[in-house]
Amino acid sequence: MNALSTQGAAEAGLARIAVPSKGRLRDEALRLLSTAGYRVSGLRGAGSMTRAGMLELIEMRPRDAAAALAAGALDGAFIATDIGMEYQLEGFECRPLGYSRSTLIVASRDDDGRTDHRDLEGGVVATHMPNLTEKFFADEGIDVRVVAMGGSLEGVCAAGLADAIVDNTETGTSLRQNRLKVLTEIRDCEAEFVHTAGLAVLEDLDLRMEAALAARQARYVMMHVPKDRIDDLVDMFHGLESPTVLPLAGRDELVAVHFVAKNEELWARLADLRGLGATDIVATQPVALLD
Ligand SMILES: Nc1ncnc2c1ncn2[C@@H]1O[C@H](COP(=O)(O)OP(=O)(O)OP(=O)(O)O)[C@@H](O)[C@H]1O
Ligand SMILES: O=P(O)(O)OC[C@H]1O[C@H](OP(=O)(O)OP(=O)(O)O)[C@H](O)[C@@H]1O
Repeated sequence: MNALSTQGAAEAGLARIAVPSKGRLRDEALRLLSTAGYRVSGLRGAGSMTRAGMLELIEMRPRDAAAALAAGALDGAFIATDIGMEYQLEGFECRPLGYSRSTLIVASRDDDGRTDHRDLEGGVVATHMPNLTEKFFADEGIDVRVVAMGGSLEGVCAAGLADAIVDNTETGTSLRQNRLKVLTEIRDCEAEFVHTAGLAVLEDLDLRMEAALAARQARYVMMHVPKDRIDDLVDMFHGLESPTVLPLAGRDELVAVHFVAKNEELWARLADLRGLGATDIVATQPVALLD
């Protein structure tokens, strides 16, 4: 089998998937795969491989995974928006995963008098993501010199090594601590599962992850409600049209009602449910939810 080919795996009906070997993308990716019914306990750190159902899971740095996916050596990878941009994976299927949210920004020293990224004309920009940075400034028609750096970026402006950085920010703490200001936001980023189209195994994985992600926001709710208040209950929850209504042994005036609600909506309505006369309220988190 060609090393840069997924053909052998494909012939066996397998899909080759990269999972992060380290960093902030790793734990949630493994948790999601596990929730979706794949056994990930065989993963032992960078370079290890394990079979999970019809997936061949390979632990890699996310940016190496993106490069391998771009080269056709993988079928899918857990990466993030900025990594996908850096390795030009726009043509691949992409499922946003809703964690590791950050914003990719251009920042410079807060005392340099610049107010906008256009003020960087002729300047030097340091970044972990040289390709997307080159593309961003070229698209904006701004001539800058991009310097690729591997380590922490925040100190490079104060040290006079660059006029600005392109980096991710979440809370803004690193920017404040290093007396940097945001000149512009390039893109909101989050973890993503990026993959080739047309493989049944991957469509199944994608469907499972959709169900697992939707279930995290949902609660399966059971309660006893006076029979004559069911219409009020339906009005209380957005999109609740036909709850399951079950008789209760020996109770003519009460019924059991089961339905799925958004987690935050359930908590917001809890006092109203009590006001309605609901009792024996139980809420559980489903593992999967598909409309
Ligand atoms: N402070 C942050 N909060 C939330 N998400 C972030 C933050 N910083 C970066 N990210 C996102 O998490 C992704 C992975 O970050 P991580 O720190 O694990 O990798 P890295 O240090 O860039 O990787 P490597 O060390 O392999 O180069 C980034 O590509 C970005 O999308
Ligand atoms: O806005 P904040 O919440 O402060 O987060 C931003 C910091 O987080 C990331 O670094 P990371 O924590 O990955 O460390 P690194 O600098 O070693 O990459 C990013 O590169 C910033 O340095």
